[in-house]
Amino acid sequence: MDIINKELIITKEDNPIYTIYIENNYNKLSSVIDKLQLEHGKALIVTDSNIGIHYAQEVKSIVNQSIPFVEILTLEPGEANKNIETIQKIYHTLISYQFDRKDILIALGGGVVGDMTGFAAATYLRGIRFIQLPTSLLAMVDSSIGGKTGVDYLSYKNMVGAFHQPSAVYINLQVLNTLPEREYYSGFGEIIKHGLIKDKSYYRWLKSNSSSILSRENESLTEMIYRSCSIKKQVVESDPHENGERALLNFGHTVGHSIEKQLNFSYLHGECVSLGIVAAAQLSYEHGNLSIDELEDIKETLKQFKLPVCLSNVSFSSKIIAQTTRNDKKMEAGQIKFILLHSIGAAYIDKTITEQEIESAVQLILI
Ligand SMILES: NC(=O)c1ccc[n+]([C@@H]2O[C@H](COP(=O)([O-])OP(=O)(O)OC[C@H]3O[C@@H](n4cnc5c(N)ncnc54)[C@H](O)[C@@H]3O)[C@@H](O)[C@H]2O)c1
Ligand SMILES: O=C(O)C(=O)C[C@@H](O)[C@H](O)[C@H](O)COP(=O)(O)O
Ligand SMILES: [Zn+2]
Repeated sequence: MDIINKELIITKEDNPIYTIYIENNYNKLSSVIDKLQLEHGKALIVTDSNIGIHYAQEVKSIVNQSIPFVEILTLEPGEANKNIETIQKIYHTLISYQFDRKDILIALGGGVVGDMTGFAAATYLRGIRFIQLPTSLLAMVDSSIGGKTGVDYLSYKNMVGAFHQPSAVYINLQVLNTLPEREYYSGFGEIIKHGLIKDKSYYRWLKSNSSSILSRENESLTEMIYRSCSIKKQVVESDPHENGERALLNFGHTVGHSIEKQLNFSYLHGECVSLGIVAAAQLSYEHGNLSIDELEDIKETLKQFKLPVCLSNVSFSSKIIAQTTRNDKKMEAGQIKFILLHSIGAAYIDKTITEQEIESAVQLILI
């Protein structure tokens, strides 16, 4: 695939809302910020300590070419810090620097930093603008796009949040050089999900290019990120507030989020999505759509990309996982909305799956 244009424009009713830039450095960032016409505005770069140490100063000096006042707020890393207390720290910083509605937040980080910075931007002064500079693979292909922002609450995933679209998404592929292996693999939970729900040829392409992708070769990475972003773009444009089709992006998440909570976030988001995909694929097979060969193929592909397909020696039961799926956000009139596959590349919303059926599917992944 020859990718001539490495920009994707997210639209609403055919009007451009924001651009996703796929680059190999931050050289164009200043001109992207200039387009936002901040004039005498201020910028706060929100990052975490793992990322800030590598990139915060470089980003600050580039943003400074467009905006005279730029500060950095460095958060503790990890899902355990994705909570209201951290949002308060962001509010306090904004208040202390007297940020107003013309000013801007810049999320420099993975999905945790992006979701929280976006939520602070959605709520501070009833909404200010923000930019996403995703630094993890998962954030590049998924969390930086589409405007879902928020925090965990009482360890329930993303229980409090808002839809708030970024003003730009700027991906610099070079920052993946410092991303730890396990975090890199976690991104494939969402990437394989994209192929499974929408695009069989992309799924096949991922499988046949796994070695260059796993060794982070630039050409394969560029194509993969472009194709995943294109799938996410198409879904969020058609249904920005998850009234219908956007729910397909939740494939693997209903069980995945319950596992994430039960494991107290010791497994990464993409790893839990992988386990959730196995359970959802099993249910898709039992409901007569997905073939046994496809079910086995999905498990093999997840393993090929170093993701877990089962869990051993856990202290919780499949029953508790099935029960806690009811606390996620996918309920409608007391019935869970479960995402299943007709076949690889074709997902649908099923409202008939029972708690007992979920429990049995989860039982198969707890060994
Ligand atoms: N809003 C959405 O649509 C959406 C979609 C998918 C996931 N999410 C959320 O995203 C979060 C997961 O995101 P994640 O996987 O990016 O996790 P993360 O933000 O915790 O980042 C992963 C880890 O890698 C480190 N890191 C990130 N980039 C780095 C780099 N370039 N170099 C060195 N270290 C780096 C981080 O400090 C962190 O320790 C979850 O909270 C999930 O719920 C949101
Ligand atoms: O953008 C979406 O829509 C998604 O569902 C993407 C998911 O990968 C992401 O993890 C999302 O946060 C899960 O949905 P949620 O509504 O349960 O938070
Ligand atoms: Zn996800």
